[in-house]
Amino acid sequence: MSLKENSHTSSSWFLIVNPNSGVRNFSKAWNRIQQILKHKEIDFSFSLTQHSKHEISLVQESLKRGFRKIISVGGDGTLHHVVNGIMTQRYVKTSEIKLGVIPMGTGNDWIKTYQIPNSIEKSIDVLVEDHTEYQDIGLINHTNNQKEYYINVAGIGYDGYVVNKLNSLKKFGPIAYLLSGLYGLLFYKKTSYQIKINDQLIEEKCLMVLFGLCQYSGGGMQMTQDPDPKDGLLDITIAKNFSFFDLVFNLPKLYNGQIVNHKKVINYKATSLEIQENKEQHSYIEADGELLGKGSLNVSIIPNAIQIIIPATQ
Ligand SMILES: Nc1ncnc2c1ncn2[C@@H]1O[C@H](COP(=O)(O)OP(=O)(O)OP(=O)(O)O)[C@@H](O)[C@H]1O
Repeated sequence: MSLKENSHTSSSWFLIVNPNSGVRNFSKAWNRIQQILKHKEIDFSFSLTQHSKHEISLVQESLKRGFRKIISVGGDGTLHHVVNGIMTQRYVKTSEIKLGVIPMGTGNDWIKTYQIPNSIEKSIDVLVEDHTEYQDIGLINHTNNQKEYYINVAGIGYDGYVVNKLNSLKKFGPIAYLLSGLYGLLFYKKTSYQIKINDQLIEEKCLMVLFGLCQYSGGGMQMTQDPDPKDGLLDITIAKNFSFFDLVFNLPKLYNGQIVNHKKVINYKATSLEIQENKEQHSYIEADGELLGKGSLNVSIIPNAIQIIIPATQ
């Protein structure tokens, strides 16, 4: 394991680095990060992941060793698994942990809500400033009682289908999100769900149901309505029976946020959500752009679960 140790103090940074994230030239980017950190005399240690979800055990180990400032170096998928490492460990209260990001992914959607710059140098400046705020974390309980935490946006239906397709298209860079979305438009079949939002029951044939905390997903789309990542509420978007043409003609609205006002879109704020699938059909579930599985689920929210390091001027 490539584990380099500098210090055990809680003020040191521990970097979880994904050498397989979307950045074009990983070695160059990683050398640059280390150079900047050394130049700024930052006390840091790091681990390179060796496989997907390795982030989880690496985070747990670093927390056990006393680190309290965890930096995710990669895209939204890396961040997702880092969050799962934080939320599932038992060494320290999660709200005492500071989480930062040096973006090196394809979509890098989570950073957009907070205007964290998509630049190695500038994102490190944000981390050095060390301004923190609390953020809520979502918890999905799905297939056979599996638990998965998420930090940005999750959903079931069309967006899960798109994420499934996305993995084979990421070699094309950020445009992969659009290509995958268009593929989904042609081939995805809508599903009917029983949706319980707080105590209200809705039965609906839907394109997708999204349950977000933050604003951007799918490579820059805005499908949650005025989300506040620290209000203790899920921002739920139900996209009803959208046709192929509805989607094509409303594509710009997906990116400028106006889609939430479309007559076939309903928005809710709630503390809990349950989705039961129509028995014959199973649709994909995604969280932070990671595929979780297929089937029914319930979602809850953990208010102010962690501290995130973001620019001070929000
Ligand atoms: N060493 C590794 N080898 C293969 N996959 C890895 C490794 N380390 C992490 N992963 C996985 O790679 C996947 C993609 O990483 P990530 O999402 O960070 O990059 P990305 O897809 O380019 O960015 P984004 O999600 O922002 O578009 C994640 O599921 C992550 O867990």
